[in-house]
This record gives sequence, structure tokens and C-alpha cells, in this order.
Amino acid sequence: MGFYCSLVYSIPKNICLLKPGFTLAGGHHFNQVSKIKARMQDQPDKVRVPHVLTVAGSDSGAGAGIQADLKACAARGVYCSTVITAVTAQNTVGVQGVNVVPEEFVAEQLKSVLSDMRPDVVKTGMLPSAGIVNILCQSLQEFPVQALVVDPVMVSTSGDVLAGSSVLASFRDKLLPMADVVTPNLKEASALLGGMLLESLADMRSAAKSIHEFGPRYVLVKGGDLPVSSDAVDVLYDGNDFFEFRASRVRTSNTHGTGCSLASSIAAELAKGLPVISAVKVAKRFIESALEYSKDIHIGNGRQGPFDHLLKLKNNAPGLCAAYPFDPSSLFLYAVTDWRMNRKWGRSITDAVKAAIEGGATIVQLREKEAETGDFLESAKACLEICRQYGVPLLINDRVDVALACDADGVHVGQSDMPAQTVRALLGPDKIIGVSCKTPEQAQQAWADGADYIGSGGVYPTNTKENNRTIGLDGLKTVCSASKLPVVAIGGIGISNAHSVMELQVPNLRGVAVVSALFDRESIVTETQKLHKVLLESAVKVR
Ligand SMILES: Nc1ncnc2c1ncn2[C@@H]1O[C@H](COP(=O)(O)OP(=O)(O)O)[C@@H](O)[C@H]1O
Ligand SMILES: Cc1ncc(COP(=O)(O)O)c(N)n1
Ligand SMILES: [Mg+2]
Repeated sequence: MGFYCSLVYSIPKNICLLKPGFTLAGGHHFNQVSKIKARMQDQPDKVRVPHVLTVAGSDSGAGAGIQADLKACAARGVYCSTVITAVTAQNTVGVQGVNVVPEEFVAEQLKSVLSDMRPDVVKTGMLPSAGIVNILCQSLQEFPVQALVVDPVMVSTSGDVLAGSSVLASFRDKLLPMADVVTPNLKEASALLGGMLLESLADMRSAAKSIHEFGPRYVLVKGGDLPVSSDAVDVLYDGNDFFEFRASRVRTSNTHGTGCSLASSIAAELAKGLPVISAVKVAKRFIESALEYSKDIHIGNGRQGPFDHLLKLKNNAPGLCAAYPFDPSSLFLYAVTDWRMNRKWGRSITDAVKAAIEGGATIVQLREKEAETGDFLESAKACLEICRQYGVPLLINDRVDVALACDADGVHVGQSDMPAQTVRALLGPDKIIGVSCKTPEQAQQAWADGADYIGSGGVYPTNTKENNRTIGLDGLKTVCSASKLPVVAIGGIGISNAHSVMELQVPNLRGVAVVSALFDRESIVTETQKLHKVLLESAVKVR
């Protein structure tokens, strides 16, 4: 991905948020570990959630400001509360209007959040007046937090003024001395230093050093706007050493809100307990990935578009977004592959899958118990391409890693495979998860674990699975009646008996899953077509 962090000088050993005597925003000292423990002792059964409070302006276009902060924190897995200092009418063209929130009301919001919710880290963005900066400093003195990250927002990238020069003195004299990290871009660093021209890495270093004299623990001068640089380089200074953070410069105009998002991500990582240098490193890598991911998305017609913090908007996002939301009717004719049969008939798995789909299969599962992982992945990728062309979901038997690696539509697991709950945690909310169940208890568990459907059988004896207990039509009926999830029947089902299965007319039974009846035959297309016909006829009769 091209990210690297080069340390211009060596990393001092004492930079760690967890060290005793950490300097607090507000000049307080305390031990972070003992504070977390103390809080947990109050309520030992509660889970501590890292929490960032952002004090910033709203961007109606939602690329920057409060909205960017919320998305960045969500993406980094951290809770984010918000104190709004101004409401801007803003889009990808520029800022059309600014409505500053009255100072007293900013104070009221600060008190509400700080007194009750005790955020770990405060991050500031647009602070449009000296009065608001002063109120924030007072609030932080009254309610100290573990770290303060100041993004000294002054001018939007579109060139519109968000905080005039009247705030500069308050920044320098009050807020920066309390800050743990301050993150000016080139223009902001220049403004803080009375207009000094910044055009090179050397200039950024000297600016970082000068800004450090205002009192923050760390200064990060961001080089997003550094002319003639092929990399996006930021310079961090801790009072002793310089650290350079480099990312390859993503060729995109979707960079609106990068500054806000970087500062929020740093705050989020600090809230999780990372030391400052690690937090900056992770945050910068996140921005680079999100920009790279969103480089071609198009929102708005202005010069600077927003990017996608959650990496969800782009189609076919690897591992993030199911191509098809689960439709239980896709269980109707469920084709399950078998490598031995394909070898016996001398066919590739892709030919087998294509033939089954052309014959009418409505969902496909790759069940390649013996395959080497690399081969399985390659086959899965090739089959997925075919399935996507036909709009048929592709599931992977058992192998969550393979499903993730090829971005399959889901996974089918048995009772002795990875628990469905864990599969769900790994695959996320969108993917399809099926579980093999022989009993009502197992069906209940599958539902509780977040599965989408269950496969129930063996209905009839079968050769494709050794030592598999046959539950018969009665067993299937019992499971279907107890199940809260749609059911597909499996085990020894084919053209001759599919009708008897579907005729059961039990609730939740949505289709049949077949292996040999399709794949251990001379013509997969013909057999699938025949089975499809039988199923359709049963469906018509049952209705
Ligand atoms: N095109 C880009 N590719 C990769 N990183 C970028 C790009 N533009 C900005 N960044 C990074 O995004 C972060 C925000 O930087 P910058 O754009 O300078 O701040 P601001 O948004 O406050 O003007 C920095 O880490 C910077 O290096
Ligand atoms: C409310 C608000 N806050 C901050 C920024 C700066 O963001 P950027 O410099 O990335 O345009 C902005 N445009 N709007
Ligand atoms: Mg920018």
C-alpha cells in the first residue's frame, strides 16, 4: 500500500500514553492505567468503550467537520460524542454560510458531555471565536481528559475562512499549551507563525519546532498540500526528535475532510491507549487506505469530494458488502459441488458450477474438503466470477478464510466447524451464513448465533458424507417446524424423491440441496433442469 514511517531520528523510549505521570490536557498529571482501573472498579461488570469527544463545526456536505469525525471514529471502532461550535452550509464547491453557535450553548454542550460521559480524549476542529476557545479551555480544566488533540482549523481547503485571525492568539496562548497533539496543515502552521512561508520538508520541520514552543507535547505538520511532493509526508516533532510519516499520494480529488479525519483517528487511537507515535502511524495509514479506496467515487460536482470512511460505498468492496442480500427463495435448488465427482467425470469445478447454474441452480456452495488452500481459493475466485455473471450467490463450505479472501457471498458450516456466531463476527452483518442442523436445539442455536438459513438432513442415506445419521422425512419435519430460519433439505435427494420432500408442506422448508443428483451425472445441465422442473411442479401442487 506504500505506507511507511521513517524515523528521521531514533524514537525516544519514554513516549507511551500508559506511562505513569502522563501529562494531562489542563496540566494535570495522572496514571492512565490506574484511572481506567478505578473506573472499572466502580462498575466491574461493564465494558469500557474508548470515547472521543469532538468539539467542531458541522459540515452539511458531511465530508469534513463533525460528520467526518463521527465517521472516522466509527471506522476506528471508537465511540464519538459531539459538541457543535458552528453550523456550516457547505458542499463540494465550498462554504456558502457559517452560523456560529452562541458561546453559552457551546459551554452547555461541553458540560453535558464532559460531566456525565467522561470521554478519554477530546479532539477539536473548527473553533470559530476566541470566546469559544476560552470556554473550551475552562471546561477542560474543570473536567480533565487523558489527551487533547487540536486540529487548528482556520481555512477550509476550498479557501473559505472558518476561524478568523482573532482566534490565533487564544490558540497560541491558551489551547496549544494544553494540547498533547496539534495537527496544523501548511496554511495553519504558517498562520500560527505569523505568515511564515512553508514550501519544503525543511520548512515543515522548522515550523513544527517553532509551534512546539507554544507548549503542545507533539506537533504534527501535515504535508497534504506540499507542492511538488509525490508522497504525502507529515512531520511530527516531540520537542527532541523529528519523525516523518510518509504515504504514497493518492491521485484523487476526494480529499475533503482528510485533516479532520486524521485528527479524529489519532484521537481514536489515543483513546484505545496507543502511544502518540503509533496513533499517528495507524491514523495516517487509515486515511491513505480510505483515500485509495474512494479515489474514484463521485459525490458532488465541486473540486473536492468527500471520501468514504467506512469503505462501503464502492461496489464489490472486498469483504465488506454482500453482492446479494440473502433471499430465502434462493434455497430452492441448491447445488453443492464435490471434487471427487468432478474428477471422475473429468470436469473443472468452474464448468460444473456453470452447468448447474445454466440448468437452474439458484445458489451454489463449493464443498472442496480435500483441496489445497491455494487451489481452493483460485477455484473459488473463478466460480465467483461465474456466479456474479448469473446473479447467483456463492457460498463456501467450512472455510471462512477462503470466503473472506475471495469475497464470496457467505459460508456454510457444520456442527463441528467454527461456531456460526464466530463466523458472523468474522464475516460481518451482510454475508450469508448457513448451518447444518439435525435437531430443533441445533436450529434454535443457529438462529441465536445469527445464521441466515439451516440445512437439515440427511433426509435419505447418502454416500457423499461418511457416518452421517439419516433423520428421514420425520426428522426434517420436526426441525422445520421448530426452526425460526428458512430450511433447505439435504441428503440423498434427487429427481426421484424431491417431490416427496417438498410435499411435506412443512413451514420454513424452502428447497433442496443436492450433490450427486447433479454432479455425479453425465450432463449436469440436463439433470439440473429435470430437478428444477420437479421442484416447480411440487411448488405448484403445494400452493
Ligand atoms: N492525496 C493524498 N494521498 C494520501 N494522503 C493524503 C493526500 N492528501 C492529504 N493526505 C494526508 O491526509 C492528512 C491530512 O492532510 P492535509 O490535507 O494536509 O490536511 P487538511 O485537510 O487539514 O488540509 C495528512 O496525513 C496528509 O498527508
Ligand atoms: C465544519 C468544517 N470543519 C473543518 C473543515 C476543514 O476540512 P478540510 O480542510 O479538509 O476542508 C471544514 N471544511 N468544515
Ligand atoms: Mg486537505
